[in-house]
Amino acid sequence: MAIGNRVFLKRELPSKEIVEGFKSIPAANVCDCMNRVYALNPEIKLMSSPKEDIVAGVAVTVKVRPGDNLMIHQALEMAGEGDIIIVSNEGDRSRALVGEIMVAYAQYTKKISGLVFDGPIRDIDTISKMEIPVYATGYTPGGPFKEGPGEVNVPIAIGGVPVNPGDIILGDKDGLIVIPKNDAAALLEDAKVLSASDSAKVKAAKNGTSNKQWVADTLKKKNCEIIDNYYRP
Ligand SMILES: O=C([O-])CC(=O)C(=O)O
Ligand SMILES: [Mg+2]
Repeated sequence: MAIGNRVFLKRELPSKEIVEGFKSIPAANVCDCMNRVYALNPEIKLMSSPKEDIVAGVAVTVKVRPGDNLMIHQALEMAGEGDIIIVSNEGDRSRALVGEIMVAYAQYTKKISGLVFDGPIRDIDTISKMEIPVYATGYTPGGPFKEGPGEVNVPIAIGGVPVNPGDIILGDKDGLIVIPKNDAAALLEDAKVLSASDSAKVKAAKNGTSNKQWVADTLKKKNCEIIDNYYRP
């Protein structure tokens, strides 16, 4: 049985226009349109220095044996421009999953759009200055094994969120969200509307025209007691 040790070469892909459409919308705005779920745990942080503020790409999913990068090497062979390799590592934090050699290969040889790791990386001095977006939980000199088993392009879990091959990964300095590919088209339209409304609220916050009536309304609805007195221990 090959479960746990197999590579699917094919993924169903979202349309390129939809992926492009997300590149102008902050991840927070899109996340709000998914009822504020589908954001990866903030332990997974931006480690490099991308030129663009927002990265969007299509998931090549990888499930590694904790601390082993054989299947990441395989995914690097399969991925290209527009793809984001996203790696589940069963919570291991003891070994770097990649370093500068692999990240340079991803950026320069394969032109991959991003790398996301549920675990540490190494050679951070170099990677922190590179343009390919790299997200990880931290760094350590401890290196990975290269033995397998593992899987490519199967459903994975990372940062508390499920990811299927072909889902859209959207990230910025805040972190990452996962956009289920079958919901992406409708979500993009909602996100454009929310993003415009968010920008209007920022403008109002700057020029003193914010409407905060909803705060009093919500407290009333929640039966919160408002006490015109001091708190006395
Ligand atoms: O040795 C490894 O597997 C990872 C590494 O440091 C590199 O890619 O530079
Ligand atoms: Mg290295």
